[in-house]
Amino acid sequence: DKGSLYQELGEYEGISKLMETFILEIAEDDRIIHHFENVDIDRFHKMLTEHICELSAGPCEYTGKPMPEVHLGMNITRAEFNALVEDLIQAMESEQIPVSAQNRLLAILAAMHKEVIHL
Ligand code: HEM
Repeated sequence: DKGSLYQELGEYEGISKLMETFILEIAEDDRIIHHFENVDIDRFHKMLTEHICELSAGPCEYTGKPMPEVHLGMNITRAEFNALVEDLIQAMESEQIPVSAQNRLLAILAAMHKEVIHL
């Protein structure tokens, strides 16, 4: 698949909607919701959207904190990481993101696991 991942995710508007659906999935996930109790959801949504926009080679610059710094002290387990990935897959299915694009995004995020797990 040679299409731009950013295009396949529906550009900024599509990514913003996808992140909204993703956050609703997280909110219903008892395996990880405890990590998000004191989070500013509006900021979280904006930062996730910028981050995925930049990672998918869209015209955005992520303005949030570096990944290891954000997740430091959360002691996120591999199981919790996998739970979050499942929630993202569910959100991508709901938003009808093509499977090829799903897999490209998941590959990018999987490669970042050392920046968020067991910190
Ligand atoms: C590759 C995987 C992940 C990526 C790319 C990612 C990305 C991000 C981004 C971009 C932010 C916003 C940072 C900011 O506000 O400056 C964030 C915040 C956060 N992430 Fe992750 N994350 C990942 C995995 C996880 C996992 C597995 C958990 C927990 C199960 C988690 C929990 C959180 C929490 C609780 C915040 C909010 C921190 C705060 O506002 O104080 N993240 N993440």
